[in-house]
Amino acid sequence: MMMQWGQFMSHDMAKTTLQPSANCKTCEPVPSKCIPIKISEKDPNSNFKERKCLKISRSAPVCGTGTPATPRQQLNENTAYVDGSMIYGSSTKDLHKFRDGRTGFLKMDRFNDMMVLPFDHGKCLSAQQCTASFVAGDIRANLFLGLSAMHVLFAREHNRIATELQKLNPGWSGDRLFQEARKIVGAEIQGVLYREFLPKILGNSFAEVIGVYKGYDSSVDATISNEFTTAAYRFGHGMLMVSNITIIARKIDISNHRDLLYPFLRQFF
Ligand code: HEM
Ligand SMILES: [Ca+2]
Repeated sequence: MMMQWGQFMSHDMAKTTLQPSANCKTCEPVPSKCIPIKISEKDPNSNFKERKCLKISRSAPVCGTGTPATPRQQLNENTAYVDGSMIYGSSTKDLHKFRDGRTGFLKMDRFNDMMVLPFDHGKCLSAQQCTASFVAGDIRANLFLGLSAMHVLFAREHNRIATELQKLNPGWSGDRLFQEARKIVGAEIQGVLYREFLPKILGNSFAEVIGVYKGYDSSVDATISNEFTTAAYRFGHGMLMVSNITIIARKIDISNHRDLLYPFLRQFF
């Protein structure tokens, strides 16, 4: 669950614009696009025996950067604030994809009598050619089963809160209901992040690096640093368990694999 919350949070804070990895076919660097990492013949990792390099595609540059006078910078497609943007999207232009018309509710589909995120019908051309893929505020919602579960959980939570608020405030417009419910969901996410996740991750240093909340400080630069997304916060990849990696690598339907299902369920429930 620590891993899963960490990934969910990374998708609230950042989505660096990528360049297509198909551009990087060889172990030779391609200026501005590919920056392969050479693998030494002496590398003890047996997975690297047959490989000469790791093919790395560079993040897309922000226009006008990458000159001697202006160092290259990356673009964050998501809002860096912890505001639930992986649920609601990072732009008002996209909101109609997730919000149910002008109501206070998020769009959801019914599947096997359960409310789940809306399915992306573009990925389901026929019963034979169908990839179940959810529509969410962050496109990576389908990257991993546990992550999709977090998205479903919080979309349901939004609609639960909106239902309660509607009962208490029958006069509220759809806009008011939506924004008030969103504000509460954002606060819940911040609460879990700062009261539960970060104290566990930072241990004794929590008090020093985060400390007691003293109110909003508009002078703090809330943008995400390249060092944080590219390196520091990817520490979470080391939290993946073997059973997670097997599910991802083999694209397995775990309901038919008890050996994978039980470790998976133990982690999440
Ligand atoms: C099922 C688990 C996970 C999978 C399959 C996964 C996969 C990926 C992939 C494919 C990328 C893009 C790689 C690239 O740009 O080269 C990525 C980026 C990243 N991941 Fe994960 N990840 C997982 C869990 C986590 C966790 C637990 C954390 C942190 C606690 C994390 C933090 C990040 C960060 C910060 C980035 C860079 C995001 C950006 O700049 O857009 N990931 N991950
Ligand atoms: Ca955000």
